[in-house]
Amino acid sequence: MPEIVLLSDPRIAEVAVKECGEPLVDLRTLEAVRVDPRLADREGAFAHVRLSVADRLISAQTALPRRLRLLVVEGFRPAALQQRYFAGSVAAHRAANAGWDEHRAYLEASRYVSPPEVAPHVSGGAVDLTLCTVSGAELPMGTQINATPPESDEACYTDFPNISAAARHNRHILGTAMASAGFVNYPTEWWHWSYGDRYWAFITGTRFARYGISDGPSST
Ligand SMILES: C[C@@H](N)C(=O)N[C@H](C)C(=O)O
Ligand SMILES: [Zn+2]
Repeated sequence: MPEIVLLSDPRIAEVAVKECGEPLVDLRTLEAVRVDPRLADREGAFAHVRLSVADRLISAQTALPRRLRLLVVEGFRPAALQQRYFAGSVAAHRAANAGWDEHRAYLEASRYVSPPEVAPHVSGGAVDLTLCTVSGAELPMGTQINATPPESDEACYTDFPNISAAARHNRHILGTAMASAGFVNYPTEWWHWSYGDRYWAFITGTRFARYGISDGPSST
């Protein structure tokens, strides 16, 4: 597998942000993209992404075979929720690994959830998504969306070799469509793609990230 740059890598936090001020848009208002309600919150924040991210999702959908649809599970995530996810993951790693110090637990947690200070979902630039058929059946992808590295024996890593041929093929279809629309993948999660955030800027060699922390849909 190629080198994995984690979101906890200090080089990600060093990327400067030039906030472009793009609004968040509700993906549920778009014909082209399907939104799954499993992580829905009362305000519908989960279904929002920045305008250029929505445009790029439409491009990615267009690049897919006609029988397939993108199925978005989570876009924007409030900063307080990101804090809770990350702190919970660090605590779980420390509880399961008595010898680990805070730094080791911080690094391992960042394989699954981003440190809040660089979090892609909090910027409105990230989406967690999978593929489904026109009639709504989800395709096999090798793990459930949001499976952690320990619970999936690292099969959640995008390039993990020991998954079925069908899952490998489906990951390839998803990856090709998303990359063609300008997204970058977090290599420990086949379902996580982003555009315009710090991680995207670092991976693409773009000098500035376009999106800093967003206050959420109610403020746009
Ligand atoms: C928690 C998981 N679904 C996720 O979103 N992970 C990425 C790395 C994140 O927190 O941005
Ligand atoms: Zn994600």
